[in-house]
Amino acid sequence: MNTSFPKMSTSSLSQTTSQTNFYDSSPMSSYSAKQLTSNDNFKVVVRVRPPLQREVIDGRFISTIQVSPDHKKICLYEYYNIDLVDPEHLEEYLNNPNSYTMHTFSFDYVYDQDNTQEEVYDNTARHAVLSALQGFNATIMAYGQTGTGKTYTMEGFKYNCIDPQRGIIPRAIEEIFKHISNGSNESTTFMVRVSYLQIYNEVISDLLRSDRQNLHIREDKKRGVFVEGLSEWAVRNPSEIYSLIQKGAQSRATASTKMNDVSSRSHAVFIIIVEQMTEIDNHKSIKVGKLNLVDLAGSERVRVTGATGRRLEESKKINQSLSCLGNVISALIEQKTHIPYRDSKITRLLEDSLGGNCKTTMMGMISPAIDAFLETLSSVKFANRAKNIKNKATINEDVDQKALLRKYECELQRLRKELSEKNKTIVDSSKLSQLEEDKKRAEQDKNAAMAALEARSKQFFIEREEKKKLEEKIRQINSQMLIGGCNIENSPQFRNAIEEQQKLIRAQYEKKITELEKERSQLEEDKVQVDRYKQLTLKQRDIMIALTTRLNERDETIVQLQDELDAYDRIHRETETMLDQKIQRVQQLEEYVNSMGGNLPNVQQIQSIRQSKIKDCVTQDGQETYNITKENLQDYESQIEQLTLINQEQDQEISRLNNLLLNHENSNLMEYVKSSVDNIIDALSQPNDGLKLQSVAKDLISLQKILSGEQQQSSHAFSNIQNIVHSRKESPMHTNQSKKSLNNSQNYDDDEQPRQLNNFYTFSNKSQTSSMKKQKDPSLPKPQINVQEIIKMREVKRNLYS
Ligand SMILES: Nc1ncnc2c1ncn2[C@@H]1O[C@H](COP(=O)(O)OP(=O)(O)OP(=O)(O)O)[C@@H](O)[C@H]1O
Repeated sequence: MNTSFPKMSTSSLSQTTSQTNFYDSSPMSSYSAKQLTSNDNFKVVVRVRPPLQREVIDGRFISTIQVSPDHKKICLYEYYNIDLVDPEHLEEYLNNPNSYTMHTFSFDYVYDQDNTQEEVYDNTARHAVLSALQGFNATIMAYGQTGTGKTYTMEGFKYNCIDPQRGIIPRAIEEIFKHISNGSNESTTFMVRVSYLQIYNEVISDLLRSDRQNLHIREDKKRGVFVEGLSEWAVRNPSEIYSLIQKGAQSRATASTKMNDVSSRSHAVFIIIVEQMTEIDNHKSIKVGKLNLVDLAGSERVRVTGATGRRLEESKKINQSLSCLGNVISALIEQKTHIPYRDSKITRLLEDSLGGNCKTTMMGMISPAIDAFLETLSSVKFANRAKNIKNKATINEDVDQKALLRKYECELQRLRKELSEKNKTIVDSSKLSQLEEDKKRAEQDKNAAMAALEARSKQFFIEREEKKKLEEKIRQINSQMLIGGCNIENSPQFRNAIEEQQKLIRAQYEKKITELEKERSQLEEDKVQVDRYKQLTLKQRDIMIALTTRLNERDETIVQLQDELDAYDRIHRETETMLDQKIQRVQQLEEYVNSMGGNLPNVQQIQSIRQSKIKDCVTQDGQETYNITKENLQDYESQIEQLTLINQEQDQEISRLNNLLLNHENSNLMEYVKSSVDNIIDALSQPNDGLKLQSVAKDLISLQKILSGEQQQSSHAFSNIQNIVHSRKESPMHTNQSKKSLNNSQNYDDDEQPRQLNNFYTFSNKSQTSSMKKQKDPSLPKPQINVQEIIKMREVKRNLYS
């Protein structure tokens, strides 16, 4: 049924109207052909949509429109009181010329219900699109009552290149890209960008950027009238635009109304800007064409649509703005000085399209339905008036500063310059870094080298990022440009140029990256070497410190040993002196003992031992210096032991002889004392004789002297003993440490041996020296060896050597 009704209705209509044949008969109301002034810049076409299903009643549709075969004229049949006609007499009524009034209008073109989308585009829209491609401003504006096919004509419903129902916008896009691809002029670069906006309730919003609402219209000398903040999308192929249209269409305000299931409640403007830059003999000319594809919201009679509430408000706003459009058109026709563009957003936005620098095509959409007759007539009248609008269209050429292509060209040049400067900077920085590195290497400062390395790396990464960004920006800009003949990206010329440029840039950067990498690895190697060197230096320093410490210790040891040697030498000499004295005394005693018939120790043996030289003894300037070694010291020790043993033997012998001597001396003394006492008693018992008394006195005095001499000697001996004991008490040998030291002396290791021995001899020396000093004191009486003293000396020696 669906397929049959339009045909049926059409034939029905055509039969009805053919009888009157409006272009042959004299119409009652006619808008003459003379009104059809040739105005290339403002064309007006009318499109009659086919009847909708809801408009066909009982399989019948009464059309009020007839289009002339040449599609230049349209006749509107205004039937009187058709509602009152009995359906049985309807056909008769329709064919009766008295039943209607004819309104005939002439337009640039009239599309009837059978005209396809393709035909509409080819005959009307294409011209506008080509104008835009030539650099003109062009506008295609769909105007009409709600539900008459404005959106259908502008957009269609499916957006792909094979859908025959696709409307003017997709076809215009295809045309533009076809033009760019097929164009023979390869020296022309194109850029296509699109915007999509809606005016809903007098509020402008961006249909491609949901965050951009309530935008404002601005005007300046360079850009003319424009919507501030409206997004522009650079597109490279039709499919990109299709997806943008779909996105925008979803955001557009629509509603289901009584007149239209999907009624647009806003004016929608799809803007395509085509920039083209042609280079001839190094001269660049730029053209900027702008194509406005306007789908106005449908006018509606609230009485008919029954709109209420929000819909009513929308209707009011829509009608108000359309009324403004009518006022602008009237003012233009009447050539008024003031054109009320600013009364509504849509007229303000389309200022250029209405009486300005634009090639405009107004498409009046009408319904053939009898119910919509008044609106249809109104629309056609409106379109008819609009025919008188005169635009002055000029090519937007050499709009130097305005053209985005020009801007992009400048931007590209700037970016390329910046890129090459960056390259230079990288080279310069590399040299600078090399110098810094040399300097730092010279300083052998690891931390500074590390900082330089890190800074260099950072800089390198930053520069690499910047380079990437620049390349990306260039790529983006290039990708948005299209060359005549084909998509710029597909043109061999462009591809070659880009490839060469890319190769050059890549080669430069690869070279620089390699250099920087080398520099980096060199720095790292240096750093490792510096670390190694530092470690080595630290180790060496530690070794030096240890060696110095040990040397100091050795020095100290040597000094101590030297002191000890000196001390030993002194002791040795003193011992020798003592021994000489003793030997002398012994010799005296020997002589005495020999005279008494006793035995004496072998003095020769003692002397041979005493005079035996120690190995490695050097005599210089009369002084003996000993090279102290372990063996020497052991020699010394063994010699000392031998001497000690001999001394002990000697001491024993001396002691024995002393006892003998003492006994002898005591017996002599006692005998002398006895005889002296006897003499004194004899002398005193005889009569006093002065001479005798004198000899008695002399005897007494000598006796007293002997006794006091004995007393003095014994007190001196006592004092000597006390001194020795005192010095021994003060000697470190009597401290625990010394004892311990001595106890441990048998366990020393090779390194410690000199120190331990040294301590031992030092202490011995002190003790001995102290004792010797006391003996050598000139204030004291010259020592005379007696038994007591020998015993004391022997004790001292034993203590010292134990
Ligand atoms: N030439 C045509 N051929 C086939 N169907 C059409 C044609 N024109 C319009 N239509 C149909 O008419 C109905 C209304 O069309 P459309 O929505 O385009 O009207 P409109 O003028 O945009 O309405 P509104 O102003 O309410 O948005 C749709 O279902 C559409 O498919």
